[in-house]
Amino acid sequence: PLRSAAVGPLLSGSSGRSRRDAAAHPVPPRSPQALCSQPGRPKDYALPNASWSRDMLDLYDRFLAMTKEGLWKRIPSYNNVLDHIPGKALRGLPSRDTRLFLRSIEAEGVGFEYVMFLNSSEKRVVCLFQPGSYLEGHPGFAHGGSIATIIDSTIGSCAIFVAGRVMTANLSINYMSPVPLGSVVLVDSKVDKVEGRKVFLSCKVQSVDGGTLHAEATALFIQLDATKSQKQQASCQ
Ligand SMILES: CCCCC/C=C\C/C=C\C/C=C\C/C=C\CCCC(=O)SCCNC(=O)CCNC(=O)[C@H](O)C(C)(C)COP(=O)(O)OP(=O)(O)OC[C@H]1O[C@@H](n2cnc3c(N)ncnc32)[C@H](O)[C@@H]1OP(=O)(O)O
Repeated sequence: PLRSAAVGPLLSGSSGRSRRDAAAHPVPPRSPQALCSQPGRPKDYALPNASWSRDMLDLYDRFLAMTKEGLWKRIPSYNNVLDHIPGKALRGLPSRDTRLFLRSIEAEGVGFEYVMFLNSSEKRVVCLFQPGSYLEGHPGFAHGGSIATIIDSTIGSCAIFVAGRVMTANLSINYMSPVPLGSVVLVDSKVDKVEGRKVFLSCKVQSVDGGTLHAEATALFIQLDATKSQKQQASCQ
């Protein structure tokens, strides 16, 4: 109930807004910070761009407004994993020609358009996701693997918050309704329990108006301990 209650006002708000209403209530201007990355920092992709639909912008503004109350925090998103670890990228690590999978399509709007928000007290990460045309599976719909990717990454960010360095051990997804390309869905993930190094999480993928449950998932992430992660890293050099 808390979950739906917490998201309810968001969803009912946007479901109550027809396109006409939306036209009558233009999206409020965003603060300059909300529109651009911080100077001197790698590009933050979790910010509005021209490819974002009205639903995406509207939902973004609602979550951004909720960050002002302190419960929610927008998670910046860079095209390289290391850039997410403050200071890590500056510690003389060899620069590698790699990109975070979700940010591997540079053109705006055709790949994974998304922004994640963290609610620490609820151990919850919600991702606003707008799948682009290059993620097609069945004509007009997002590929099941792209849905698995955004779920794995949203749940993974949730697990990182609780347990730091983690890896996905198990991800189980039920697909209930295909996600149209260009639509906006809410990927709502939370930590269910932690047992030692095991972090158990669940996730729902819903339409913005809450009327359609597209998918639901459970996952097990394992916290990496220092030696094993070095060994693992050694093995994949
Ligand atoms: C809020 C802040 C958020 C900040 C976010 C910021 C930045 C993030 C930005 C970018 C990151 C992008 C996305 C988000 C992050 C992640 C998403 C992607 C994650 C992945 O895409 S990652 C790739 C796919 N992933 C793998 O490539 C893993 C391959 N695998 C292994 O590397 C090992 O397998 C490992 C390490 C998993 C475990 O190995 P290990 O040796 O450390 O541990 P061990 O085997 O001893 O298992 C310990 C206990 O877990 C139980 N257990 C293990 N596996 C189980 C299973 N499948 N089912 C049920 N139970 C299982 C055992 O039964 C035992 O249980 P018990 O203790 O009770 O005996």
